[in-house]
Amino acid sequence: MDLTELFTQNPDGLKHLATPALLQRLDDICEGTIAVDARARIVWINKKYLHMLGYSDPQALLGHDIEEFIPHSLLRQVVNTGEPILLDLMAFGSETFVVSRLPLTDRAGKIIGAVGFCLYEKLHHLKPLLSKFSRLQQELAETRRQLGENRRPRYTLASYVGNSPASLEVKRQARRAAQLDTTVLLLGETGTGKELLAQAIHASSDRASQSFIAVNAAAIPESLLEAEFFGVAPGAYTGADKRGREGKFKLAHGGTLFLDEVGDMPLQIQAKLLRVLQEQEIEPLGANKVIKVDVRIIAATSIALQESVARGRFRSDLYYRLNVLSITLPPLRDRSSDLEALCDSALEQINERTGMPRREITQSALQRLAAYDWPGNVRELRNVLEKAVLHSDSKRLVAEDFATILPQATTQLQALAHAVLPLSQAVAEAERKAIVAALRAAGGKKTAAAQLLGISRATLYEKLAQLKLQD
Ligand SMILES: Nc1ncnc2c1ncn2[C@@H]1O[C@H](COP(=O)(O)OP(=O)(O)OP(=O)(O)O)[C@@H](O)[C@H]1O
Repeated sequence: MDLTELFTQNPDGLKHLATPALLQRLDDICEGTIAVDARARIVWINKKYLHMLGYSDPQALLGHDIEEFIPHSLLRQVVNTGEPILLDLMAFGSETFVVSRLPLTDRAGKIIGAVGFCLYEKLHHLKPLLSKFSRLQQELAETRRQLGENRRPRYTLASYVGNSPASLEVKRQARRAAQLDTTVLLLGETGTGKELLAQAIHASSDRASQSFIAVNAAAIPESLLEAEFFGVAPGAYTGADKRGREGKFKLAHGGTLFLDEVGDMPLQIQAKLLRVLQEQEIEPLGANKVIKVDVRIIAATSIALQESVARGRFRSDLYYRLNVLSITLPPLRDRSSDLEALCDSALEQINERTGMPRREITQSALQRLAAYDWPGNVRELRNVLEKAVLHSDSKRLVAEDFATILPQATTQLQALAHAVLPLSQAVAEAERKAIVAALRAAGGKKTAAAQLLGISRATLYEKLAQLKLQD
């Protein structure tokens, strides 16, 4: 009988003819076939699947819940909903399989189980897609790992170098702050190690295994600060932010949020921040709902907050909320006995980073450095040392190596000798001098320095980064 004859006599004949052929074919091409009953317990498994799962006797699996052996299986969902999942990708170890899942029904149409087929080897035309999928998954896992690493603090309390009485006191207070879960306020001029200490407190606290997230209120334009802090709900904006964005508070959930330059925060954001601190919840832009967050705040500022409060630039209620436990970091000029240890550790790091020979610092150089007043504190010291290393070939750095590098050491004659410079270099040098002078005049306070220079805080930050006055 040929097919035309079969269909003419019995239109349902195709089903009867095709079903066994289809099942036989599926069994041949499938890497694995598995069936479950109405309670998603394994009732049958073919040899290939058994082998893939590392078993030789099906009895070990039969009657057990499917998830005991295939944790991400969706067969229970198929049984519960009666809906097939015709095409899906399932990761299995380092391989990815194409999976089809079908419900099984009795004659009355009642769901009595489900069957799943895994296809891999025979699907040559899908191979490029599958390898791309596996590669993207690996990349995602690697990116997540790196992101986690970036959110881990780089510093511990041992990173805060210095054994002067002032430094020992800072470390004692930081150790105490790490044991308590309260808000901490770090006060000190620029470059005195506030961020380093914030990371070190986090790393020694019970939150150490969670994220440390830093936000610099002065470096972010006012219009973006709110989104940066509290996030944006999906669909709140069109364009780049259409999919929504997590705010720093959410990212720091369970961990620590470091609010750098908190004194530069606009009043409107101060009010919102105060609410978050009081309620421990945030409202992403456009979300119309609040999310609970558990975040420890470490705030830092290089400006005199009390003065800002008096001038009405900083909310007093927020100031009291932040100022639960404050630590004042001493400027470098007040702890010159730490200079040697700071130079040693910085030179060690320069050597590691650049691969250049390790330099030593001599007593004459230390005396020269101690005479300078370091408006940029340890950050400036590190930059000065790096320049000295680049300019000198000798193994030991002496006072003269700093003569042209330290601003005060530039005599008029030396200045004339250096007067003819390419214009871009001369402009950069003039900018650098103006900025260093402004920072010194403002006692290291960036907002005040920016005002003196007649530029915005954001521009000052850009220039500091360009001129490598900041790391
Ligand atoms: N006591 C210290 N020991 C070792 N390194 C230090 C110390 N203090 C600061 N540094 C280094 O100086 C640089 C500036 O430190 P940090 O960024 O923590 O300062 P900051 O007070 O937060 O500055 P800013 O107010 O400008 O943000 C960093 O490279 C940091 O590692």
